[in-house]
Amino acid sequence: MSFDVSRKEAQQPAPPSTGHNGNAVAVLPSMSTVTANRLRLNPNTEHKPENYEGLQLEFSPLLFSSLERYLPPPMLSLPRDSKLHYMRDIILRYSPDGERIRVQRHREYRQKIISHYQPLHRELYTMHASNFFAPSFLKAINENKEEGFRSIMAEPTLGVFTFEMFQPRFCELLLSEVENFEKWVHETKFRIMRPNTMNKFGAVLDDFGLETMLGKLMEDFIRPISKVFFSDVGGSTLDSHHGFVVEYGIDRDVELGFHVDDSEVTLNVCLGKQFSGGDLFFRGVRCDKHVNTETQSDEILDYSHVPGRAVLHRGRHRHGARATTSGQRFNLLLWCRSGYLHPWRMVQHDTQITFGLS
Ligand SMILES: O=C(O)CCC(=O)C(=O)O
Ligand SMILES: [Fe+2]
Repeated sequence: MSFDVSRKEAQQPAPPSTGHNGNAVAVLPSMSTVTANRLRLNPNTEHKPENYEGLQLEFSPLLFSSLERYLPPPMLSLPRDSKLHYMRDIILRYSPDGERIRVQRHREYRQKIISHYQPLHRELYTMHASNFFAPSFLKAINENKEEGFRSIMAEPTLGVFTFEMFQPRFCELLLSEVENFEKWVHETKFRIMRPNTMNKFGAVLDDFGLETMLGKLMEDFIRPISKVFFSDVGGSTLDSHHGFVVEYGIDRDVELGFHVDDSEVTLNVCLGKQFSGGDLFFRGVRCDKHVNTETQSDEILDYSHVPGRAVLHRGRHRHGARATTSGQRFNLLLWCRSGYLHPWRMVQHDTQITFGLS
C-alpha cells in the first residue's frame, strides 16, 4: 500500500518566511547561530519562568515564558521587566515584519467578530463542567488516576483512546451556536477564515469567543489525561490550542484525506447530527522522515463516530476520514500544542490562524 500523507495545518495567508510548524526547524538553526551570544542553545529546564499573562504584548505570553529558559544564566534573576525587554528585542529582531503584522491583523479580525456577533447560548462561553460532561468522564477527571481514565476508555489501537465525553444537551447547544454563527456570517457577508488547509467548511470556535472556555477544557480536562498517555510528545505541557468545528455532508466537506495534525495531541468529538459513513481511519504514528512508510496490520483502525464520544490521539498519528454518505456530521476538534517543546513555534502559532482582512 502506498501513502501520501499531508500535513493538515491551520489556515494561513501566503507563506510567511518562517512558515509554521513544518518550517520551525529551519528557523531554529539561524536563531541559534546568530544569537549564540545572547541565548543558550539548550533550555534550563530547572528554571521556573515568570508569568507574562495579562500584559499588553505583541506575542503570546507563553512565548516569553518558554524563551526565558533560554536566557543566559546571569539574566534569570533580573526583574521581569528587564527580561521581557531583552526577549522582546530578540523576538522583534528575528521575527519578520510581515509576521507581526499578521499577528496584529488576526487580533483585529477576532476583535471585529467578537464585538459584532451576538452569542446565542451564553452558557457555553464559560466552563460548566457538570452541564457539559458525561458523569463518568467527570468522575475520572476528578480522581485523576490512570486506572480511572482506563476504566472509561477503550484503546482500539495503540495510542488512540475513545470515551464518552459530552452530554447530548451540550452537543445540541454547541451545534446550534455554530449554526447561529454561520447564519450571522451569511447575513453580514463577513469573510471568515476556515479552520485549516484541508476544509472548505467549518468554523474556528476560538475566533468567535470560545477561546477561554476551550483553553480551560484543554488545561483542566485534556492535559491531565495527556500527561498520562502522551507525555512523550509534550502531553503534560500542553499550553495552547486551536479549537474548531468541521462539517461534513453532501453539500459540505465530504471526506478528509490521509494526514497528520499540527498538534501534539488532538481531541476529536462527534457532535451529531444524523449521518452515515464518515469513519475515521488510523494508520500508526511516524516521525517526519518516515511519514509515508507502510502500515503494520496492528496499526489499522477504522472507527465509527458516535455523538458525544471523544477520540484522543497524538497529532502525529496518521489518520483521515471517509466520505460522509448521507446526513450531516459535525465534529469538535481541539488541536492541543506544547510551546514548551516548540518554543519557536509560539512566534508562529498566532500566525497560523491569521489571515488578511477582507
Ligand atoms: O472528520 C474527522 O473526524 C477527522 C477530523 C480531523 O482529523 C481533523 O480535522 O484534523
Ligand atoms: Fe486530523
